[in-house]
Amino acid sequence: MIAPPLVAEGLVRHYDEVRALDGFDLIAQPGEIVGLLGANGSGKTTFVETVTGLVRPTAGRVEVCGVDMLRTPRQARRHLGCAPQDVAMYYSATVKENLLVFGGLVGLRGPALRTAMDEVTGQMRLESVMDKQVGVLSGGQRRRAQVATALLGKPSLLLLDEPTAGADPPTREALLTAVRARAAEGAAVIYTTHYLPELSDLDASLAVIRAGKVIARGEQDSLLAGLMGEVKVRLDGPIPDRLRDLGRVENDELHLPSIDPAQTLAGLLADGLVPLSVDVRKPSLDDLYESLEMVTNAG
Ligand SMILES: Nc1ncnc2c1ncn2[C@@H]1O[C@H](COP(=O)(O)OP(=O)(O)OP(=O)(O)O)[C@@H](O)[C@H]1O
Repeated sequence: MIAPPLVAEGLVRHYDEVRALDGFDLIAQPGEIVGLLGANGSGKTTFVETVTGLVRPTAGRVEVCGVDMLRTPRQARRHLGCAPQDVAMYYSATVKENLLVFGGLVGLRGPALRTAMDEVTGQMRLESVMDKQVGVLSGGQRRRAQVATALLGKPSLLLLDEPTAGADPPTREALLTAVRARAAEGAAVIYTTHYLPELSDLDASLAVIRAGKVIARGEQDSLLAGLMGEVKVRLDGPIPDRLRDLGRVENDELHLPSIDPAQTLAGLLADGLVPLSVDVRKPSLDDLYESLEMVTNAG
């Protein structure tokens, strides 16, 4: 059996009183994009840094493609590529020089290195900045260059920590396309973001992090099932009291929470109501996030 690209089990890392990781478990399979979601300070970056071997946990284990990161970090790192949140490149060197260095670090030489560089340069649209020093690049260009270094060796595990923070739409699109392509080739991708629509675009599975733990894990559909969406209607005429009681009225619009918004709308029409405008919203990742926040705050 082939080992999963990532197995993290029972990771613990405390900083004084702060439990940055507090029993963190996560497995990622080949071809899977895992969206790591969590509020600021929930432990996402500490997790990524633990997987890359930068942070040593006080308990737990990390295996990358079956290789133990804590015991044999050099071997384990051969299987992973990482674009950390803070750009980690040589600022006084050009993009090309950085790619040469990072390619060398993952064992690429000669024609193989040139082919890999050409590929990531195209994917990340870096052609026009190859001979510029990293220090003079814009924030978005720098992030693209950083992701390019992570893609170079076609690692089985790709860790991208908020890769699209501050990215303009073309950069974002280039990034998402490259991530999809790598997953289609069989890599597992761990992708942290605060921008939830990206995870829908990527059809990522989700791991929701809170206080150093994964509190919800699975496919988007199964995590969203049973959550409330909403039907918003403006009616031609007064809003019946029985409907007001089922939802709320805002600016003369009726907002009805619903597990199945399309069915709720069909019911309103079948009752003979005449809408002037309609907005049907299925449950979204925002709703999931909100519901988990409410459950964990209550607990
Ligand atoms: N080196 C450190 N020393 C002390 N505390 C730390 C250190 N690294 C992280 N922490 C703390 O651990 C917690 C988790 O931080 P982490 O950066 O992993 O969160 P995050 O989920 O990545 O946040 P964000 O979304 O803001 O990037 C925070 O409370 C942070 O202040």
